[in-house]
Amino acid sequence: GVYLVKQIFTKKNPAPYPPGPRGLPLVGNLRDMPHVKPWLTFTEWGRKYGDISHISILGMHIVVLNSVKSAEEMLDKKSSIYSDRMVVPMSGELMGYSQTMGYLRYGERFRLFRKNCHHIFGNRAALVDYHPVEEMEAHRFLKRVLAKPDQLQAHIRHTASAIVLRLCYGYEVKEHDDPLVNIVKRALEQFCRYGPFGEFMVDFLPFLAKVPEWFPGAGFKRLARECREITEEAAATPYIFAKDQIAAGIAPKSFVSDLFKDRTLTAEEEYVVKWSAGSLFSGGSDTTVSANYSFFLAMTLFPDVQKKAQAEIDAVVGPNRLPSFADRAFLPYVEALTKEILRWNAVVPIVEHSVTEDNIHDGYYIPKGSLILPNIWFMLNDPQTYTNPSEFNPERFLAKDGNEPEADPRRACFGFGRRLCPGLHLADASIWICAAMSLAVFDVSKVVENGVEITPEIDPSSGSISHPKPFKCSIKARSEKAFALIQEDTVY
Ligand code: HEM
Repeated sequence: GVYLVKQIFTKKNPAPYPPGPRGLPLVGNLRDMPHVKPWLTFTEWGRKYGDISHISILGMHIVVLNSVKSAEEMLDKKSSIYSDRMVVPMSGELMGYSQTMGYLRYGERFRLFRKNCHHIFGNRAALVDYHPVEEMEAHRFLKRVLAKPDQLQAHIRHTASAIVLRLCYGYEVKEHDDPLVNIVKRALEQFCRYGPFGEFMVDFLPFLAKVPEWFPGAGFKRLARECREITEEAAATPYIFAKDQIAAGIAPKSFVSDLFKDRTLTAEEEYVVKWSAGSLFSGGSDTTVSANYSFFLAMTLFPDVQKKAQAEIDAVVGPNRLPSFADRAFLPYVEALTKEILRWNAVVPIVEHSVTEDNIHDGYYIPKGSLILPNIWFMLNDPQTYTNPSEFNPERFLAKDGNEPEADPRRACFGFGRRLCPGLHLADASIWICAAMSLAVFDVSKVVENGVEITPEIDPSSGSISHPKPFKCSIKARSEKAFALIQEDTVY
């Protein structure tokens, strides 16, 4: 009887769902969904069920992709239907992040955001204008590290904020206690803490968003309002700064000043400029921090790699100046090292797309609204693509003894289709210049405490942006000449 009723009320699927762990009636795979380092569980599913696996939770379909090929076939080739994002009631709607590009639903406003970014930061050539800023900020970073080497992570963070604030708004940060750096920090902290889907019941029961703040149990509404004030402030304050500078005719070249060039914007255009700048600024603040920190981790752990890279820089650049972007094409080992940083530590291990139409993919039924989760971590650690994936080995990217170089990680680490990271060229440039300049003047090594050498642990954090576990290392100027180079006041 129950079977018959089920048959009558269940629409027949046009094809089977992709394979995956069996769920329970009603709640589905609620208990199978991993919360800590989900990429490891997803990797297991890949082993068991193949490149495309599926679970469902309370009627929501989730599809996990475990190969670059499956992600490209679905998210790149069918990008017109696989580029949406899921609505996240707490962090998106209530805390205000739905105004940023990462959360925007696929549609007209999204296309305008992307167009702006593409126009200003869309290719390596467009970024050439910003190279002097990148070089100047990387040099300031060296000075900070030399002065206080034990505060490496804080310097990396400060530098990343300085670069995005300068590039997006033409804003020069102060060395200490900069009000905008502080706002970025608060906005990022609240995002990391409350941002992920499912932290609050309202994510599963969206009607709760309408409950008034005074209602018993509605504390999340007050929290959301306070967070929203910070989100709005973080987008508005630097934007107003840039506008004032433009009005006064003293704005340097930046993302905002380029979009304002010789024209008055409509209210909608202003909204788009303000929030697309805010999106770049939030998307670019924490990600490169993780990548640059993992560069220092790798240099601490793998002294041979460091020595090879330094030898290349010494031979090509010499001891009398710092490396610059003009040297990039002549430093193949440092280039390979930059790729290995992006591969070895997956900064964004998993992303989330959503599909806007029912689709049959590879013989499987992918219903409209399904969440698609490409397991980028595994794509960068797949032993079929990368020999000994846990090893930090830039040489894998250099053609040697007739062997082809291994696949460029940038095919996977920046995401897919129409959602591909719009900051990828900027990220790539920031990582390269930080690595090249640091290698030129510093020796990074393990610290010795009470006669014992401390080997940092490799244990990246869980979360949507994964960071290396905080570690100690020793950073010293390589020579007196290097010391002097760092101290120099270069004009960029
Ligand atoms: C190592 C550095 C970085 C990595 C690994 C990275 C990776 C990613 C990934 C995987 C996505 C999601 C793509 C998808 O959904 O398929 C993304 C989106 C995004 N990234 Fe990055 N990113 C980095 C740096 C940056 C920088 C420097 C900026 C800004 C200047 C930036 C701005 C953004 C924005 C605005 C989005 C949302 C795009 C959208 O939803 O359409 N990212 N990034």
